Formats: sequence, structure tokens, C-alpha cells
Amino acid sequence: MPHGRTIAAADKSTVEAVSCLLWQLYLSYLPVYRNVCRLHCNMTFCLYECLRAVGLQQHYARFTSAGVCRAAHLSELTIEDYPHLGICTMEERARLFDLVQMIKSLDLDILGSDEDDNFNSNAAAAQDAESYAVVNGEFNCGTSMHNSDNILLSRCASFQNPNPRSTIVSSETSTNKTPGPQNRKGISRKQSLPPDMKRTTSFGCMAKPTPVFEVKAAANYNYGLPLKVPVTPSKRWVVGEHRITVCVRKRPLTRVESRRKESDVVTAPSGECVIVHESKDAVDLSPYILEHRFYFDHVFDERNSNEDVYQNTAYPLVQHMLNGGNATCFAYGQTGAGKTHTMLGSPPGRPGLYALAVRDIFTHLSATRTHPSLQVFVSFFEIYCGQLYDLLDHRKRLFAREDGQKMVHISGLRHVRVDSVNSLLEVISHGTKTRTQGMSGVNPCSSRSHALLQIQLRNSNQQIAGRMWFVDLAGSERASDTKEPDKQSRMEGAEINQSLLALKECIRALDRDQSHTPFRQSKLTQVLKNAFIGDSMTCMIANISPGHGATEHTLNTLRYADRLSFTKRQSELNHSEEVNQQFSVKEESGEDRKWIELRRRVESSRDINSKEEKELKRDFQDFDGSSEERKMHLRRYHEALQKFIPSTSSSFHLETPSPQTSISSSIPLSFLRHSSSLSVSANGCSGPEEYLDTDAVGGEVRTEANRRPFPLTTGEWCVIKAHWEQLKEMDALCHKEGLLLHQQPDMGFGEYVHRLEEIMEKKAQCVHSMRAQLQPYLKPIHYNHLEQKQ
Ligand SMILES: Nc1ncnc2c1ncn2[C@@H]1O[C@H](COP(=O)(O)OP(=O)(O)OP(=O)(O)O)[C@@H](O)[C@H]1O
Repeated sequence: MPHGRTIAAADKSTVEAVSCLLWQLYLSYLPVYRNVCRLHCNMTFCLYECLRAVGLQQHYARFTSAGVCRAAHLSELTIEDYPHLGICTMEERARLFDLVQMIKSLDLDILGSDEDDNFNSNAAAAQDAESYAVVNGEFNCGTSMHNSDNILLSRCASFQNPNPRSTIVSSETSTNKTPGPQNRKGISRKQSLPPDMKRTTSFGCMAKPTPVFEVKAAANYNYGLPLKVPVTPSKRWVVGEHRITVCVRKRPLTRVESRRKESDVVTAPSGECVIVHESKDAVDLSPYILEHRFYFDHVFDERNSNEDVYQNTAYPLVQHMLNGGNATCFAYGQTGAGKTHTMLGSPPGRPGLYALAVRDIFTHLSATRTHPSLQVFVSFFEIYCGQLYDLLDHRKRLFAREDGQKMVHISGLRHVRVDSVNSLLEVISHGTKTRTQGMSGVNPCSSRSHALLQIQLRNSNQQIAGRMWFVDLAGSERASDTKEPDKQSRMEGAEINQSLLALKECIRALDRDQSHTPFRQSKLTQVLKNAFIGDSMTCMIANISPGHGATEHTLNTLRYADRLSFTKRQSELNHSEEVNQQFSVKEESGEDRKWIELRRRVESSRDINSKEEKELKRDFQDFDGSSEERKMHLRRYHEALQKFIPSTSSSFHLETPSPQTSISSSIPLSFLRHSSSLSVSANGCSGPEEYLDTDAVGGEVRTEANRRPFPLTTGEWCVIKAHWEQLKEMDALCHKEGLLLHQQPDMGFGEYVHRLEEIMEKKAQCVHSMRAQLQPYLKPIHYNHLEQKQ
């Protein structure tokens, strides 16, 4: 080929002639050239892709010029070679080191021979293959690669952007068997062995696939049933007409998580199922994966937009509201799981549920002439540490009060009229700025409060003609899990947990049509009371993070949501059974069979539970009986307990037998929080004398430091005795309640622990209240000791 300078020196016609000649040569030798290119590509493609997968493709030329032409050659490299290949920075060295380790860990014999075979076979098959091209230094490959390349590249890809969906699919054919834990309790080993989803710094352990086990129906949780019963024409009931819908939304890995190289451990194989692949270590430190499978009404993954979520969650609620009903949509989940993104969206491009709902409301109102005078009002407030603050009115403190008809009103709440989606967004963005936020271990802009947006339709008489709540709940992680060391953050966490627990209790109670719904257990449920009662519809969107670092929280979120929907599934099961009996279905479809099989599985898991229960019952003979009886007992004890338990107002007083001798004392609830460590119990004590300063003969007791003699009248002594009796009774009730909880057949472990914690807290409250009342009579030394403990 003529040199550039020669061409430049030649005249124009010579250049044209040379170009023409070259073009003819190129055309006549094109097939040969293409084959040579193809062979070269096959040889080096994998190397290039491997380097690209770890972000080192810019050094590709130096690698090939140094004689490293294949991926397999990488295994020959030592750290001393790195600078000659242009790898100088620590980060690049670490990446290349990981890549080399991975290449070494693969079966090199197979890889090497495969590459050679590949080389030959591809040469033979070159005519059929699609074209390869070199575009801007990158190869475009239209053919499928050889197996070894596939394995290698999928590993490389998982290094750069781990994606369980693709790795699981590619692993189904894997037949490698790794020695690992067998027959773990409650889990079953899967036939196919997906590759490792556990992130490790070295690729050494990725050589062999990690064993995978599936959690069947774990003893303490009831997940594993699809929500919808298959509908056949003979079944006359409609699926989808639910008061409560429970959905799950998985967000994509954030940029930070990707940079941290977190694995995506959540997959959503269908629109109703979500699987969490939990990475675990066995006792012998061998890694294995536990698959937790949950079923919900809808499962949305990272590919679903806010619009998709809206159509399946809030849209039916908006329709219900437009028909005059009450509707509530919750976004629940760990901090940073995408609750605010779901509710608020990322304006302007991606509107959230708030905006989409209002868009539909306005569209409906303008389209129908039946509601010409309806107006849309919004209010926006937050519940932070049990207090209400108006986000549209400079965080003015609000108070929730019940009227004579037991309807809750939030006095002083500002309602703003909106007439377009934009005006709503303006109002919300104004309110969001004043919302309490903090920095959590997961989210630098973490919401520390529950944000409640209320949309009201009002007629010309200002009467409410439909109401909808959007509740962006605060992060659901437990207080003990928050990385914040300061007391305020822990208090916030405790408050959030308490309200979320109360919310679950209320939703479950409503779903079961229980006579009593514990709305007063938290401010959140108290405020939402109106939204729940009557003709209401509820949708819970459980948001989850896909990163492996959040697996525990993700599982907790899914269990919480699963417990919500369990009662619904039970009622659906019963209903489907009735219908099946009524209309005997002769031909079972595949879907039906699947359903029956699932049902059988769950029932058998219940049998296992009941065996465990029987053992428990032996220990608690006194409280044996049917589940209904136990529940009745439990309810009775709850009612009995109520007289000891103060309401959730900021202070409380204990009842005393006689008004004349009442020792009125009040202590703030906050003082009592987390006080269960103070194990003051009436059990094992002979009487109040043990705690009282009764040195003085004739019932005379002394106050702090014995400074002032305090004569104890007979009446006062009676009060103390009565308190003591109450405390003893309280203690016995707590004990009994604890035993009864043991025997709840459908109670999961998480809930059991929550309930137990509640009892302990109630008991601690009672003890503290007593202590506050009896403070003047207590032995100074004992009281000081308790204060120190606290
Ligand atoms: N579906 C999604 N698609 C893309 N990005 C998302 C999605 N969900 C969440 N994100 C991003 O994840 C980050 C955290 O989300 P978000 O603030 O909504 O979490 P959160 O659950 O409201 O957290 P907190 O309870 O702490 O307020 C944000 O940067 C958000 O943009």
C-alpha cells in the first residue's frame, strides 16, 4: 500500500487510480479477508470481552502486542507482568487480579481445547455465520459463542453487573455437584444448581456452583400460597374484588450499590411471585443459597414503571373513591427501598402515584357531567415520633380527636384546593421540603416520619364525596438495626416500629372482621381509623431493595406483607372450597392441579406445625383447648389488661381504689419506653413491705434519704396494698398471655416475638407507673439503684 506521504505528493488522478485499484483488490479478496477476520475475532473476542467486563478494554492492544491473545493466556500472567500491560493503578491491578483468578479457577484444559476446537470448527462454519465487524475498536458479534466462552463471559458479566436472572437461567444446565449441607430442616435441595450469587472478593470460590435450597413452608411462616384461586367458568366468584391488596415492588440496584458491586438477590419470575436468594454459610463455612418464595397479588420488578404500578394498585382505589368510597394506599418497606419514588416519582419525567391518581381524578371529573360541582382538596401532614405536623402549614402541630360518633378529626389541618396535577405537585413539593428527614445507614435522605397525603372530593356543600389516603410510611427497619448511635434516632426507630406493628394488627383485624380493631395502639392507626372503617379499600405496596446487603430487611418486609395477606388467602381458600363443593369441577385444568398441590403442601406443613404444637401443649396443660377458645381467652385477658394499660396519650394516671387516698402521679410515656429491662416483678416477693421503707414502727415510712418522716395512714397503706395486688395480677396476666401466645397455631415467629415484646412493654409500663405512684414511700437506696439501672 502506498505510504500516506507518497499519496499526498502524487497528483489527484494518480490517487484516484490507486484508490480504484485498492477497491477492486479488496472486493476480490473480501471472502478471504472476512474469514481471516472471523478467525482472529474468535481467538481474541473472548479476551476482549473479558477485559471489557472488568473495565480494562482500553489495554486490549497492549495485551495482544505482548502476546496475550486469548482469555486462557490471562492465567499465565503474574503481578510482575501488570505494568508491562499498562496496568498501573491499584484499582486496575485489583480488577485484573480478580479476572486472572477467575480464569485460573475455570477448567483450563476444557477452555483451552475448546478454544482450539472453536477456532477450527468456526473456520469450517465460517460461511454460515453472520458477519463480524470491528466498529470503533469494539467487536460486534452476531453468532452465538462457544460454550466455554459463554461460561467465561457470563462469569465476567456477573463480575461487572451481577444479574441473578441471567445467571440462574444459564446455570440450569449445570450438573456440577458441590459437597454441601444436605437435608436442612425446612428446606429442600434443588435439582439444578445455580452458580454462586454470593459476592466474594476473589473468584476462586466461583469455580463450583453453590448448592441451592428452597425454603418450603418454614415452620414459623405461612408464605407459599398464591393469592388468586384459579377461576373456572363454573366458579361464580370474582377474583380481584378485595378489600385489601398486597403488592411487592422491587427497585433496581442504585448506582451506589452497583459501584459497591452488590449482587441482585431478588428475582420475580412471574407477576405474582418473588424469590429472594439468600446467601448463607453452613457450619463448615461452605456457602449455600436459600430460596425464599413469596406470592402476592402483584409483583413488580425493576422493569415496571410507576405507571404500571399505579394501574394495578392505586387505579382501582381511585375508581372506588370516585364512587364515594374510602381508599388507602400504603408504601411500606425498608429505608431506601423506593417508597418515596413510588409515591412521589421523580418529577418531571416519572410521576408517582400521587400525580397519576390526581390526573385520573381530574380526567374523570371533566369527562363526567354527573359531578360538575365536585372539588378536589388535599392535605399533607406527617406523623413524627407520635406527633402530627402539618406539612402545608409550617409544621404546625396538629391533634387528632374523636367526636361523639367516634369519627376522628384532625383539628387545625390545612386543606388546599387543587385544580390540576401541576398544582398538586407544587403543593406536595412544598410539603416534602418540610418533612422530617435524616441520614440513615442506607439512605442519605431517609424519611423519618410517616407522610400522609389526603385527597378529598367535596361537593358544593363542602361535604366529603370520596376520600383517598396515600401513606408513605417511614423506613421499616428495626430500631436496633439502624446504624444511628444517638438516642433520638433510636427513639424514632422504636416509634416507627410500634406504629407499623399497630398498622399490621389493624389491617389484619379488619380483614378478619374482628369485633375489636386496635386503632388506638398508635397515632398512625388512630388517624387512619376513618379510612379503614365502612366501605373502604386498602392497598399495601411493599417496596424491597434487591441488593444482597439488604437481604434481611427484604425478607422482613416480605414477611410483614405476607402476614397481611395470609388471612385473605385463608378466606379465599375456604371460599373456593365451598364453591368447588357446590359446582363439582369435573375436569381439572393444569392450573387447578397446581393449586390443589400447593394447598396440600401447605396443609402438610401445618401438620408439622401442629406436631410441634402438641409438644408445647404438654408443657401448658392448663391452657389446652381449641384455637377459638384460646383466642377467646386471649381476648379476655387483653381486655383485663387494658385497665392496667395507659392510653397512648403523653401521660397517664393509675386508678386508685379511693379518691380520698389517691396519690396522683403522672410520668411521661417516653420515660417508660424500653424499660422492660427493669425486671421489677410482683412474683417472688412477699409483699410491698420489701420495697417500702417500713423501718418505722406503726407504718411510718420515710422519703428520700430519710430526710423527712412520712406518716403512713391506714388509707394510704390500703392504696399501696391495692397497687401491689394490681401488680401481682398484672404479672400473672402477662404470664398467662405469654403462654397463650405460644399456642396460637397461625402465629409466625416474628409476630410472636413482637407480641411478646408488647407484653413486656406493657408490664414495664405498669411497673413504672406503680413505682412512680409509690415513689414517696420507697426505700431511697432501692429507688436510686433503679434509677442508676435505667
Ligand atoms: N423503581 C425505581 N426505579 C429507579 N430508581 C428507584 C426506584 N425506586 C427507588 N429508586 C431510587 O432509590 C433511591 C431511594 O429511593 P426512595 O427515596 O424512594 O426510598 P424510600 O423507601 O422512600 O426511603 P426512605 O424511607 O428512607 O425515605 C432513590 O434515589 C430513588 O430514585
